[in-house]
Amino acid sequence: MNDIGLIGLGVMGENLALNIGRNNYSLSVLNRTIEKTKMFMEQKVRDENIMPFYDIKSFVESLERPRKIILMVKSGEPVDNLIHELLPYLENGDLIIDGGNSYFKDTDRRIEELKASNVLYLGLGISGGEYGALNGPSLMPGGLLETYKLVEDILLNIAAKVDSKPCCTYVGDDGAGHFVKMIHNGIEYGIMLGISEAYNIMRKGLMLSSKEIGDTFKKWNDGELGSYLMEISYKIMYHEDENNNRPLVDFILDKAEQKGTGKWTSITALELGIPAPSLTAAVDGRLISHFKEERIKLSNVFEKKKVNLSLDKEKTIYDLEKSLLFNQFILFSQGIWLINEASNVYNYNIDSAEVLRIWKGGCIIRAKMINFLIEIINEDRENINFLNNKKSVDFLLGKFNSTKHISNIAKDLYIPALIHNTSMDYFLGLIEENSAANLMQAQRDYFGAHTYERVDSEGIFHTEWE
Ligand SMILES: NC(=O)C1=CN([C@@H]2O[C@H](COP(=O)(O)OP(=O)(O)OC[C@H]3O[C@@H](n4cnc5c(N)ncnc54)[C@H](OP(=O)(O)O)[C@@H]3O)[C@@H](O)[C@H]2O)C=CC1
Ligand SMILES: O=C(CO)[C@H](O)[C@H](O)COP(=O)(O)O
Repeated sequence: MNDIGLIGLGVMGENLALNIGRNNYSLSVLNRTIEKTKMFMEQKVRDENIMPFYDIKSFVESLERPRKIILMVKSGEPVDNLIHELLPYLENGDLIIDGGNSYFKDTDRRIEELKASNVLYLGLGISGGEYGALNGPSLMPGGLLETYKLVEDILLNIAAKVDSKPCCTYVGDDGAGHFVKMIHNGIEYGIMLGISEAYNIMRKGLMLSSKEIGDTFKKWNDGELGSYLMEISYKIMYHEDENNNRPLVDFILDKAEQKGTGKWTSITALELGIPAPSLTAAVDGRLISHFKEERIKLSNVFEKKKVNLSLDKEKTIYDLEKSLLFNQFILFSQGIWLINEASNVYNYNIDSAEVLRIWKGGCIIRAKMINFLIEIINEDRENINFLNNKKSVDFLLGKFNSTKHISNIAKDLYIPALIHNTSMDYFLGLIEENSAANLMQAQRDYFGAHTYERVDSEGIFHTEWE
């Protein structure tokens, strides 16, 4: 009998299976396409105690009770179909763990639906890509605490370690794990767009080569901006196309794809009524990039009046670094605010400092800045928006002029800086004592008798404006 089963031998599944095997657990594996299972066994499995199966019944029967089955398949319908296929063979107390990027509301629903069959369910957010899955990912499990306890030792063993602590923690009830993974991906989209905007300014404004941009990214990665995404960005800049020995990045079509987690983050922010414009801008940035044909047409229609830009290279690079720190800070603050709000609204009981701790290693958004963020959160555990803190405001103000400079350069170059501009406006919005929303309230009252409040007396008012 094997300790655990895993279904779905794609990029993540096969690496996670090897990781589990290398941690001395015995494992049964199954994949829809049989050929893939055979190739995995022949080409990847060495000394690990991994057994292949080709039908659900014998796969389930090979597992120690209570059975623990990890699904590592495409999110959405495939997960529901697999649960449906597994159910006839499962017994009271068996456990399904969904390790894919499932929508947290689907996880809430599945946990509820499976109660009728006494089958347990854990929504497990996993981050780290294929390297992380193999060598130690960041793990975000959510569901009943008792359910988590059944697999805690396996998860702690396979997770990445930072300061000898596993990057895995019980996140909270129901779909809390998948909620947190969704927010992780929203932040991921934002950091990626920010770095891409810096790249654009360096190549189009400073006329730097990919190698020079790589050198700059590498330098930043050694400093305050150190992060996994910065690290892979400099490595990408150095990577040459084997066909022509030129930077491969120059030959990659500029249309960004997405699988949906960033979009869900924005939708959720709107549903919760929490502002997260930078996270949404990151999705919009990808969407705009997708309209390549329109962009080509429009780029010839509008005259881009040349501004004589004589950029100070050193100063611009300095400002770019500061502006990326500004953006990254804002992105994390919007994500954590959403996590804190969801924790209250959905009763997930999430500890956001602990979430940040498990994002310190293994995951795609690991960044040096996270230690500082944890420090700020720990100053006031009741504060759901950590931007509302003197250290945060001081940090952002210290980078504001640099961000403004970068935003202006982008406009002079006629190139977008969506994340830079949005993050700056978000910050300006939050530090503005008297906003212009008084006019909007008056407009609403004018056309729809929606009423308004006054600054000089209590109560609800309406005016006959005509
Ligand atoms: N790639 C990444 O960096 C990360 C991915 N994830 C998430 O992990 C999950 C797996 O991703 P990844 O390994 O990259 O995906 P892949 O595309 O590499 O593999 C997809 C897997 O899902 C299986 N599958 C797809 N549709 C069905 C179906 N209808 N029934 C049964 N099996 C099906 C495939 O089987 P078959 O071989 O038969 O096609 C394959 O095993 C996804 O939810 C993804 O979002 C999470 C973190 C990081
Ligand atoms: O979860 C991930 C990383 O954390 C996956 O790589 C995911 O596919 C990334 O999202 P997208 O495909 O939308 O860029």
